[in-house]
Amino acid sequence: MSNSPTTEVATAVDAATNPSADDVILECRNLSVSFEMDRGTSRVLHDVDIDIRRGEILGIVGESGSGKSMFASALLNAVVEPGRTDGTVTYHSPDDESVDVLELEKGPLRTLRWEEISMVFQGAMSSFNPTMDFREHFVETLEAHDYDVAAGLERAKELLADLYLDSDRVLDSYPHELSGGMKQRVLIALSLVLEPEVLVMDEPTAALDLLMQRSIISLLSELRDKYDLTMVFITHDLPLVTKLADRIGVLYAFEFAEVGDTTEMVRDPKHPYTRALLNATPNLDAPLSEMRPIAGAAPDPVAVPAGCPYHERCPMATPECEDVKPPMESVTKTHEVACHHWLDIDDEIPLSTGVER
Ligand SMILES: Nc1ncnc2c1ncn2[C@@H]1O[C@H](COP(=O)(O)OP(=O)(O)OP(=O)(O)O)[C@@H](O)[C@H]1O
Repeated sequence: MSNSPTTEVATAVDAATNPSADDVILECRNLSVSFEMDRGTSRVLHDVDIDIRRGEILGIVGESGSGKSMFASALLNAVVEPGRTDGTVTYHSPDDESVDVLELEKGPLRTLRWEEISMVFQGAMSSFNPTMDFREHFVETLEAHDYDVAAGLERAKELLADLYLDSDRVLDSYPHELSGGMKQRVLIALSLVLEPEVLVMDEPTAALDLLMQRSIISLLSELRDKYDLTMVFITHDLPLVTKLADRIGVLYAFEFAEVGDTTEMVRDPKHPYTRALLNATPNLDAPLSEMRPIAGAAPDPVAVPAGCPYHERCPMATPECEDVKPPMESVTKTHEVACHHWLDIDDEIPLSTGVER
């Protein structure tokens, strides 16, 4: 008997979600975040399964309020009280130790957060202390983690130079003396000074102009290659992330709607929401401001629709979509989608022509 499409899908999904352990650096299973509110339970991340591969740049895209920051916080067990994080996040260190990030006590968690998985939070640039020069910021971080300060400062200088900054001048400067783009680069250097394996960035370029955004994107790519880093880059700017990421995950209503290699996601997305995002983009080189809004509103985390969470906005929705939640299915070995109708999408929602892909 030949393989039924369902069997093929199941086999390919296994291959996509279970690569050999040494390829995977962070493994998320049923990762959920919820808040108890007066009007009910707010589920702001819902049963997310994803493997982050060693050395990759994973872009996470989604509209405002889709759960991107919650995903970043959950990865580092940093969800604020009274949020509740469930599921597992397993970190596989280079020396083959596995750590359950959500079970770590305060001390080891703090160590993991800077020394293994570092994070540049949204708006973190404003957290520089205005009364301290940047050298003091680096020294403070190195001392807090018992690192050799002299060696750490040498590494800081190298990182600043990698980011095309004049290291000595920058170390002697105060936050108000640098432009936004320069401060963002210092922040990236600071987050890498303790030699982490993974860098998680939440909207790191949102406050910068287009030229500076593009320049930081190409610097990040160079840093990944030089230091063998794994990066998670979170943004609502789909055109921007296509320039950087190896793989893109599209979050819709607090879970992944589609995950795949960037080329496949751009040339042949299979989820109606990803298609809507791409069709709303006049050109992948255009600034985000030129993107048209997508009709309809993002779901309320207290009342996510049953079935497919996108069905209320989806032009392809059928009664099945209202009742049955679509499972993640494999499109190729490097591309998965959660949609009942992905096989029909090429006819139903063609990609806009004229966009350079
Ligand atoms: N402390 C909190 N208590 C309750 N709900 C929260 C809290 N923080 C965030 N949320 C809710 O969680 C949901 C997901 O928020 P999140 O910040 O992850 O979205 P996002 O995709 O990062 O959006 P943006 O691009 O606007 O930053 C939103 O509905 C938000 O209102």
